[in-house]
Amino acid sequence: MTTVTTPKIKTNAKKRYLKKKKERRKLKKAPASRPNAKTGRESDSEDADDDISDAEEKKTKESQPTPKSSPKRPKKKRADQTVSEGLPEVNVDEASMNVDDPVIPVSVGSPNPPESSSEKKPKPLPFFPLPTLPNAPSKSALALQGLDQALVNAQLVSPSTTLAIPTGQDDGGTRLGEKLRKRLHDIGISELFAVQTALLPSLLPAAESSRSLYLSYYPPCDLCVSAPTGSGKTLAYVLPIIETLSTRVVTRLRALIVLPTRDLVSQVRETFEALSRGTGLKVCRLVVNPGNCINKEQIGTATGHHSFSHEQSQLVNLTPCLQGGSSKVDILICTPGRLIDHIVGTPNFSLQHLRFLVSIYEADRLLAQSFQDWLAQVLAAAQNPGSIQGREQSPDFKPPASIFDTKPDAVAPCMKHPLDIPNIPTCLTERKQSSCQKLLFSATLTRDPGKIASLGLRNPRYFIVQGSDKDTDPLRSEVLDVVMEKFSMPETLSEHMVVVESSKKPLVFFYLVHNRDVTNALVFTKSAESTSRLVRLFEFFEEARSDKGLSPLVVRAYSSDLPNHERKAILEQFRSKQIHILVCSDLISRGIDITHVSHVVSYDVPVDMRKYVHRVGRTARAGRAGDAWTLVEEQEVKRH
Ligand SMILES: Nc1ncnc2c1ncn2[C@@H]1O[C@H](COP(=O)(O)OP(=O)(O)OP(=O)(O)O)[C@@H](O)[C@H]1O
Repeated sequence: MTTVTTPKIKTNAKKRYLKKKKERRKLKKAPASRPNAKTGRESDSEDADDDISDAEEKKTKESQPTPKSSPKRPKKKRADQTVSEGLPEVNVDEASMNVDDPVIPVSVGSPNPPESSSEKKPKPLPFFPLPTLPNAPSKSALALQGLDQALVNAQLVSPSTTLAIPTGQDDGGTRLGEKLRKRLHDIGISELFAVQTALLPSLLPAAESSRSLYLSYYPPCDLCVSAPTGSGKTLAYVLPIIETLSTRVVTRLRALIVLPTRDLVSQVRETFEALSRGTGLKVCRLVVNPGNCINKEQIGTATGHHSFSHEQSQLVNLTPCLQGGSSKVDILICTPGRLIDHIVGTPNFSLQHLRFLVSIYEADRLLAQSFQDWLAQVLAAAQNPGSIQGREQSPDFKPPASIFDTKPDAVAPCMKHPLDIPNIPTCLTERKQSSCQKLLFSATLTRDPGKIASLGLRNPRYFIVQGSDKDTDPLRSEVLDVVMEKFSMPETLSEHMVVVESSKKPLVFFYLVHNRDVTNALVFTKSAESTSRLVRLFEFFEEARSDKGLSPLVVRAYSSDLPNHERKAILEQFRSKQIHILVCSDLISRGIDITHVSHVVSYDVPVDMRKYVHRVGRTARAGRAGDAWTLVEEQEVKRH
């Protein structure tokens, strides 16, 4: 019978054979040890060797694939003994070469005892195809994955788009009333910028019914707008709000503008003041300085400047508890923290009549700041309390108890339950939705799907004002730029970078100011401490110059260390050009609009691209030219 053994098995057999041979030689030399009477074995030591051989053999067998139909093997120990006793002294090589030798297959207990020549070949292992790497998707395809389809289909707007504002009866496509257009001309605005041209038709539909203050059955869609700094985003929401609200009869809180800083609140309030004058809004006292009637428009600001009780009395009638709440203002411009205070703690303060919720400018920053989960609280307060109770909210979210206290108003249909039993749903209540339209503006719009989802946008539409020369790109590169956070800069901005040794930064800055005419400048540092140090150093330099008869430049620090009134005064002096250089931290890097700023210097590099975009955006606004200088330390260059 021919058998086939694996080379490894042969080697083991060889080893055992050699061992036995050696022992036999020993026995020949020394007197033979008596075999065990009972077992017939030669000695204990031989037994031990046999055990080792068995263990080796067992290992070998385990490493071999055992076929399913493997026949029962003979008992190995006995077979081994038989083999070792009966083996002639032959050359090992001969034994291993002679496949006909019956000894070897028996001794190793071959795992595949062959039965016929056709079964000699081992069963082939199943074949699996080699793994291959799929082609990597392109960067753009990856960037667009999982995005809101509305963002992918964003409306692209060329920055060069403008629309003339006529003064006659014909609105020229602006959708603005005659009075408002006249008011715009009065303040020197004769055409709409790109972002305004794109947004006004969406926010002021031609059909009068779509401009209604209550659209519970056909609620308006929300808008997200990405446009460069200084491109006129403020007017893009101020104009439609004034135009829409000017039709209202009863004063209710209908527009809420949430801003990250007090300075921005003041700035936006001024824009509302300037444009709402003469539009027929009801006469009311403005909340700026207590007891001081500045104008007669109904615009409130809640920023924490005044005592809380003072703000409350300016915003609402505190008693008695009124159906639908109460409001002395139509438009509220505020910071998030103070807003939550009023939602929670001011009786009769209600958002159920809200028509516009604007989270402007720094939507990304506002969303980044938790502010007691302000957005969720505001959205909850603008909805029917019944619908909030029934809905699944995040486990951390607790709607303010006050919104359940406020009684719904018959003129806010989404709030009013026809049966006056809020917990019993009816088909009528299900269909009605809040009329609040959310408007989100930023130069650095977030692409974070989680953050966008947290806004609870309703059928959102995106507008992107960016790079007109890319219109023909099939990949919609403007959308990609937003998605991949490649922010667009104003076209009139010139950017410069100076690489310096850190010890020479003050000198280089001093050189720029006097040799590159860097005045009317905002200089950004990394901290309040760094701000005051640079100002002191600069004043020291200027003193030295004045000793030589040269008129010194006025440099001031603007930081969070200063009290509010001082900050306001400094900003006013800078606006009126009494201060030539304002050194500040990132406190005023966002949204502040000072027309004569011709230079922005990043004395310390900003920590991220968003900060850079907002910093340099303080110049080159509204089509004016501007320069941005960034001083980069040598080690910072290496790092990037
Ligand atoms: N249609 C217009 N015609 C002339 N000037 C305009 C027009 N629209 C806006 N401006 C002016 O452009 C400047 C910048 O406007 P705005 O502050 O709204 O920009 P922005 O896009 O909000 O900038 P940022 O993102 O930095 O806040 C302001 O001084 C504003 O008065």
